[in-house]
Formats: sequence, structure tokens, C-alpha cells
Amino acid sequence: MVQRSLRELQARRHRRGLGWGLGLEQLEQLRLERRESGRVRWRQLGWVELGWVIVIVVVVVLFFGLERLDGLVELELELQLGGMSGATILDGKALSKQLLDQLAGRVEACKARGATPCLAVVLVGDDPASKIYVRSKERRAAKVGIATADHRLPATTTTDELLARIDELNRDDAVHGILVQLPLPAGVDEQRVLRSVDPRKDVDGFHPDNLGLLMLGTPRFVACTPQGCMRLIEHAGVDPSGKRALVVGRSNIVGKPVAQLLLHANATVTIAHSRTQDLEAEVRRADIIVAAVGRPELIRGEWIRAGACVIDVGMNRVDAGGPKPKLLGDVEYEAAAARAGSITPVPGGVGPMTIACLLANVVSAAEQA
Ligand SMILES: Nc1nc(=O)c2c([nH]1)NC[C@@H]1CN(c3ccc(C(=O)N[C@@H](CCC(=O)O)C(=O)O)cc3)C=[N+]21
Repeated sequence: MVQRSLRELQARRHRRGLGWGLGLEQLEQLRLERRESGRVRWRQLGWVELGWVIVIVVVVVLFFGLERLDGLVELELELQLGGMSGATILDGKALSKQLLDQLAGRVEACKARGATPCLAVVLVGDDPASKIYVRSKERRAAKVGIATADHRLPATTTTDELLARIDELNRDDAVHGILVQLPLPAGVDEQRVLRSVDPRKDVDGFHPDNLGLLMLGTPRFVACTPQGCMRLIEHAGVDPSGKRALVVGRSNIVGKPVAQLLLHANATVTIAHSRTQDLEAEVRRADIIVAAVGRPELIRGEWIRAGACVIDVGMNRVDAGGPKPKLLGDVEYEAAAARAGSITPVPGGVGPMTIACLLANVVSAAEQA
């Protein structure tokens, strides 16, 4: 009677789906069987299979994990350096004003000891763009208290006549800097002229002595545009050390010297030029780009690496249908600014810095005279 009712109870519990429906012994048996079968399954997996599982897991983690990490880093770069919100605009006008303000004190000190810094500007011929440029330089110089002496020579001037004028300026103690505006008319031997300027008055930094000193890493006068580029990079908060820097253009006055300066700043420097096979690929991997080729918008915005620092030296006057030609850089500005970390506008970027650096060189020349 008692036994039956117990069995009945067990059966009822079993129907209600309660584990109690099984006896304790049965439960224990089941547990043991499960554990046993699990062990058997693991034992059936040999070391080779286990090895494969590990290899696959590692490959999957590396592949997707690193790619995701890369994506995250890039996203962070974009957010941090403004890829999404737009690049920092490197305002060369404002920075050049700062530089010129700093010069004013040094100019005063020179004047106090009776040596007013003086720049002689030699302009041969009547290229309208050169005239505008020279006037702008002289206006800036006057603001800082630097004297300028204008030497305008006719387009028919011979090399010897020009050399004679430079010789005069070399020997004039009141003149601290000599600038021979380029380009010179065809027929004038430019190399001979640049070699004739006293290297201690060569504020353009174009004399072979000064270019050689730059190459050796002990510069005297650093060419103005390259110097301006470096000041803009520094202003952007970008340390070139260890970074990939791409210089587009190999001129003696911009490309080559700026490449030297970047090299001295420990960048890994590439110089691209008209024979470069794949300019796009070079641009895509550059952290710093200095464009100095003189081809409007040669460098496409979409080539710019996210967060890169873009220095545009180009000044291309392009007929835009309007009354005035449009001034375009070597970089496609709007599209580049959407990807770059920092970028110089044209105008208002490198141009004003060139003038400020020229005047800084004149003050240095006066201080050392
Ligand atoms: N011996 C010599 N040294 C030079 O340094 C030299 C030269 N010859 N020959 C001509 C080029 C050209 N150059 C410029 C510098 C500044 C601006 C400049 O300030 N541009 C402004 C305004 C541009 C505009 O609106 O026309 C800007 O970029 O914002 C332009 C052009 C120095 N050069």
C-alpha cells in the first residue's frame, strides 16, 4: 500500500516534468554518463585537430581584429585631426604677422647700434606679377622698420651689366640683403648672377654656398619658401620625425631645399616629380605633403591620407571666366581639406610666410654684419 502510493507520487511528479520523478541513483547515473561522454568527445579530438582550431582562431582574430583596430585608429585620427569636421586651416597670414611682430624688436636693436636693416631688391624687366610681388615685399618691410632699396633695370640688361650692379651692392655696407627677383629675362645667365651675390647677403638662400651649407645641416640663410613651409608644419603641431614626407616638385628654390629641411627634421622623405610613375600612390601614404609643382589642382583631394598635413606652395592663375583670374594651388583644396588634418589655403598660406621669412633673413644678416 505504502509502496504503491510512493510509486504513484513519483509517477505524478514525473508527469509534471519535475526532476524528482527520477530516483537519486538514476540522476547520479545520468550525470556520470554525461561527464564520461564529454570526456570521450574531447579525447577523440587529437592534437592535430586542436592545432587547426587554434590556428583558425588566431587567423580570424588577427584578420578581423587588426582590421577593426586599424579602422578604429583611423576613425580616431579622423575625429582627432578633424577629418570629419574639416582640417585645421593653417593661416599663413596670421602666422606671418606674428613672425613680423617678433622681428620689430630685433630691428629696433639693430637701429640702436646704427645699422638699419636694409634689403636691396633687383628687378630686371617689367613682368607685372613680379612688380606686384616686389611692392608687397617692400610694404611689409616698411611696417617692420626694414629699409628697402629698389633697383629696377630694363629688360634689355645684359648679364655683365647685372653683375656690375650686384658687385656694387655687395660692397655697399649699408646693404645687408640682396634679392634678385626671379625669373630673369631670357638671355641673362641666371646661375652666374646667383653665384655673384655675396653669400653673407644672400637672403634668398640661392647661392651655392648657402645651398651647400643647408645640405650639410649647418645652414646660414635658408630659402624663404622652404623655411615658411617648415614654420607652417611646426605651427600645425606636426613633428616630421619618423613621418613619411612627400615633396612634389624638385626645383632648386623650393622642392630640393624643403626636402633637405624635412630630412634634417628626421622625416622619411620622398621627392616626386614629372617622371614619378604613380603620384597617387605616393600621396596616399604621405603624412606630410609639400606641393610645389605649379600645376593647378594636380593633387586630388581624395588621395590625401586622413589626418595628413598639406602644405600647398602652388600659385596658379587660372582663367575662371570672371574679370580676374582665379588663384589655385597645386592641391584640390576643398576635397583635400575634408580629409587632411591641417592644410594651407591659397592665397593666405605659404605666400605671406615667404615674405616674412625673407625679412627675418634680412634682420639676421643685419645682426651679423
Ligand atoms: N629671388 C626671388 N625670391 C622669391 O622669393 C621669389 C622670386 N624671386 N620670384 C617670385 C617668387 C614668388 N614669390 C611669392 C611670395 C609671396 C607671395 C604672396 O604673398 N602671395 C599672397 C598673395 C597672392 C596673390 O593674391 O597674388 C598669398 O599667397 O596669399 C607670392 C609670391 C616669391 N618669389
